[in-house]
Amino acid sequence: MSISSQKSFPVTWDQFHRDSRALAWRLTGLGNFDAVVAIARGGLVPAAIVARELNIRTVETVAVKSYDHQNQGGIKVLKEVSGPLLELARNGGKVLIVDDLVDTGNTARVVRDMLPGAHFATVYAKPKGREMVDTFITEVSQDTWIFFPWDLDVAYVAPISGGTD
Ligand SMILES: O=P(O)(O)OC[C@H]1O[C@H](OP(=O)(O)OP(=O)(O)O)[C@H](O)[C@@H]1O
Ligand code: HPA
Ligand SMILES: [Mg+2]
Repeated sequence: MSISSQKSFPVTWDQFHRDSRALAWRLTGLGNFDAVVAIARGGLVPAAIVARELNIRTVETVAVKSYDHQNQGGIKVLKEVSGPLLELARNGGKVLIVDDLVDTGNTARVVRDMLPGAHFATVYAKPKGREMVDTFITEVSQDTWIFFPWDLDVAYVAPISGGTD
């Protein structure tokens, strides 16, 4: 997805908390997870909320960068999953991967390859990447850009009529 996205889907902190909790509820049917892996940076916030709700105390990170502002570049893995976490997964530990959203699915594909048996969950999903995710809460169209609360500020907006008063 690029800057040509036509629709915008701004998400408030309240809504994000609610949607992340809904994700946690949906995951409760899957039994206990031994660890959560957050895909930094966007996955850090939902991973913290899900870990709190599901009482998962082992929280790991993998850092993947795919976008500069709204422009997709090549995928860069900036920090790999730690050795002990890979060991846990190899020994049959139940691992949950959390990200804020899946768009093209490229990030999800790279992280799934690192942890093939893990459950992959996101709060939001776009159609192109949906098949890469095991559990998500809300789907938005491919031409929508989701604006997360940590990227937003309260600002003046012109009236719909276009006037200034
Ligand atoms: O499905 P994809 O097309 O790969 O896009 C989804 C990924 O893009 C965003 O991360 P980004 O690379 O912008 O880094 P960030 O999490 O640090 O914001 C988002 O947080 C997902 O991780
Ligand atoms: N919003 C924020 N970050 C993203 C998106 C989006 O719609 N797609 C890929 N990274
Ligand atoms: Mg990300």
